[in-house]
Amino acid sequence: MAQYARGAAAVAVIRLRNPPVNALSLTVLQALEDGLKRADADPSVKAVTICGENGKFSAGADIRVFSSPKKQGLGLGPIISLIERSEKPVVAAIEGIALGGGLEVALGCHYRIAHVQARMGLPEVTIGLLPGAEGTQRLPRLIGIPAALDIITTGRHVPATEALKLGLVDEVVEENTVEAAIRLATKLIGQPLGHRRLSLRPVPRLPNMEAFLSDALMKVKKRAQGCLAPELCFQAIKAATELPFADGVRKERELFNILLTSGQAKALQYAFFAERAVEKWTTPNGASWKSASPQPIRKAAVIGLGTMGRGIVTSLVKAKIPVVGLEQDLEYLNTGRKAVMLLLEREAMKMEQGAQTLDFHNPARLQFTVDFDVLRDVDLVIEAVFENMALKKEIFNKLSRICKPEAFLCTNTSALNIDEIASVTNRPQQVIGTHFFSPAHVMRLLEIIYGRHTSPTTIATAMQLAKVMKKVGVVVGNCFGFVGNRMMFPYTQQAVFLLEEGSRPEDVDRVLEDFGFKIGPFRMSDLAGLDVGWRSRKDQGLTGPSLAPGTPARQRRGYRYSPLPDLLCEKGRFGQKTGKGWYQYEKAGGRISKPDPWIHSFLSEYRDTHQIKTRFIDQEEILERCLFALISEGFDILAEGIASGPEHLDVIYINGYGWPKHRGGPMFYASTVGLPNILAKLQKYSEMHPDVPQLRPSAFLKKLVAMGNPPLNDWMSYLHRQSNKL
Ligand SMILES: CCCCCC/C=C/CC(=O)SCCNC(=O)CCNC(=O)[C@H](O)C(C)(C)COP(=O)(O)OP(=O)(O)OC[C@H]1O[C@@H](n2cnc3c(N)ncnc32)[C@H](O)[C@@H]1OP(=O)(O)O
Repeated sequence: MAQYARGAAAVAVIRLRNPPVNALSLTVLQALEDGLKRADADPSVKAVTICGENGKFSAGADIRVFSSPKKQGLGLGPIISLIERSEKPVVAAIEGIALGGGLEVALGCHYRIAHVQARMGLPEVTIGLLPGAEGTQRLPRLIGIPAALDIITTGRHVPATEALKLGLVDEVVEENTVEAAIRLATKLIGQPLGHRRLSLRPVPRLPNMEAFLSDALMKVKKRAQGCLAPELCFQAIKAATELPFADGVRKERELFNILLTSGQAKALQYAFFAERAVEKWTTPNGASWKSASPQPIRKAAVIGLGTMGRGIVTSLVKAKIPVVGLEQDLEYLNTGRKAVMLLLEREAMKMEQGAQTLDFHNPARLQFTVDFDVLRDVDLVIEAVFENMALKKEIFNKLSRICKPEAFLCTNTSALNIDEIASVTNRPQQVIGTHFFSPAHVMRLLEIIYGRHTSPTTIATAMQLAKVMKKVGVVVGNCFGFVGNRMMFPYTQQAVFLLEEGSRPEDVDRVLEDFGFKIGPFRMSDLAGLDVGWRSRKDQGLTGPSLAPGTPARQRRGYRYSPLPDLLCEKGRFGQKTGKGWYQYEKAGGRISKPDPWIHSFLSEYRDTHQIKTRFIDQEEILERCLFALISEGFDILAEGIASGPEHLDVIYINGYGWPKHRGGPMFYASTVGLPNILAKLQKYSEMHPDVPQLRPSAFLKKLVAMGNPPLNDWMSYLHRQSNKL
């Protein structure tokens, strides 16, 4: 709702009220309209101030409304016109946030005052929409086309000081913003308002408008990677340069409706809520975010300053947590220290552009050592040495002797058993897996893996750490590869099998990149380094000296196996780092991949050697085999209780594995394809490849289909229900 009151003798104050972020629901809109009409009708009211309850102007439309049946009557535009037409001056008092429809309300006001800490933006593009309450037509008239294009097509939040420079607000204050707005409103009484009505202003012209727009469109499309909203935002802003205000608004509405009914908007809105849902973690034994309290982390340590450790140290420094970096000897320490300082200098430069500073030269904030004793007083350690169980156990045993009893011990691993690592410590309840993604100071995902003995406090502390580091923490159970890598395995396995059967790396990559992945599986493997998987397969006895003599080349433990990646490694083709992998690169360390004729002839020789019949494999089969195998593994993970809901898997894939956000994550995507369709395709591929267990549909998937293909939100409630159709 919105509260109507008197702020000063002649000023009415309309306060938007809908905790926690004053989202604009239909009720809020109705109350806003009522308040405006009341102020208009009252002759003793000479001016109006609009503000938000609890120091927040408004986060915009209540996103849930867009998927409700009542969405037809979304009439914010007419209310904003009502504000603008008012003969009494209306001043917006912006505190906290003014986003989306919230900022559009402020744009309808005649003046805008913001608190110095406020942030403004039109983030509709991030939930698959465009500003649909005349914002695409008013903002360019206020701040010009280039700035409006930037703000609307990126959805970024603009700090108050920048907003002032852009002309988005008239004044920035450090004091009580509502009082400042009431004072301004009082001063404005009786002043002419015509020039303050944005709909009546022309869009500022650029000397080279056409060239500017065509260049801007190219950039927007490139960034969008298949997402529709940025381009439609662009079209709406372009309309502002070509059409009178009212026609521009009609065009905006038309484009808004296209997006509103698109699957992409649904997927992006699902992703918005999924990211927030995973913060409310639970485990199968009843531990939960509700009852567990995080412990403060005043000082942390990172062991191992390789690629991962460097990124983790950088993230901790950025989060203002004092940190000690530890290496095994002075040579490694100096290399690691230099690399960390370089990363931090780059981060500091980026932050300076946003008027922020990063303090990392102070030894109280960042320290390097080879001495484990320095870790005596830290509250939390993140071990980030390479993936070797014996080494990790040795370190954890040492840590458990040196660190104070209440210190938490985290292992950065992508697959190893947390319980086995915890078993060598004197505090298994304080041991937890923290799987960072590379580069760790950039990637948002943090998989947080609890072991059999991990306490709820430890989980809550790791989740809090993720939040402080501005990462998305997702709590998952302990199994080989956890969630992300476990689901990735059948996906990359199918990709390699497709090569055996007739595809080329560039064919497979193209299909998955066209689907929206930032990078296909073979380009990804070249980037990460083929030697990483090779080492793991050797450890598992799948290849290398420990492989039993006489093992068939293309079979392991009775199932199909492809030795192709091992063969490439044996030839020194590790990917980008060696200049050759599934592709060729301009040099070792090069980044531009080119299809490699050597690989093509290597593949055909390989197929001849193993007498594999080649065939043309179409895009549909490439996509389905890779994605559906991954999805089926996801259903197994849910059934085993490794993750507490499909949102967890989706948030992991969007934030850690380059899954296109506008497709909502693998499990959401499965729900849009339809579980019966996925099941039927998996059954078909599984019949074609009986020696590939990863193509056999998950029992949970089968159960959900048998139970009538319920909506995604209900899946978990079917886990323990009996089905007599199976
Ligand atoms: C009937 C209306 C018709 C209007 C028609 C005109 C069309 C307008 C288009 C729009 O306005 S679309 C919406 C644009 N706004 C956004 O995209 C903002 C989204 N929110 C955020 O970015 C952040 O939540 C925040 C506002 C910056 C706050 O971040 P913070 O980290 O402090 O808290 P959160 O955990 O993210 O959020 C707290 C809580 O609030 C819920 N929430 C936030 N924003 C919205 C919203 N716009 N609609 C509904 N719910 C919202 C969020 O889900 C959290 O809820 P929880 O239950 O506590 O998890």
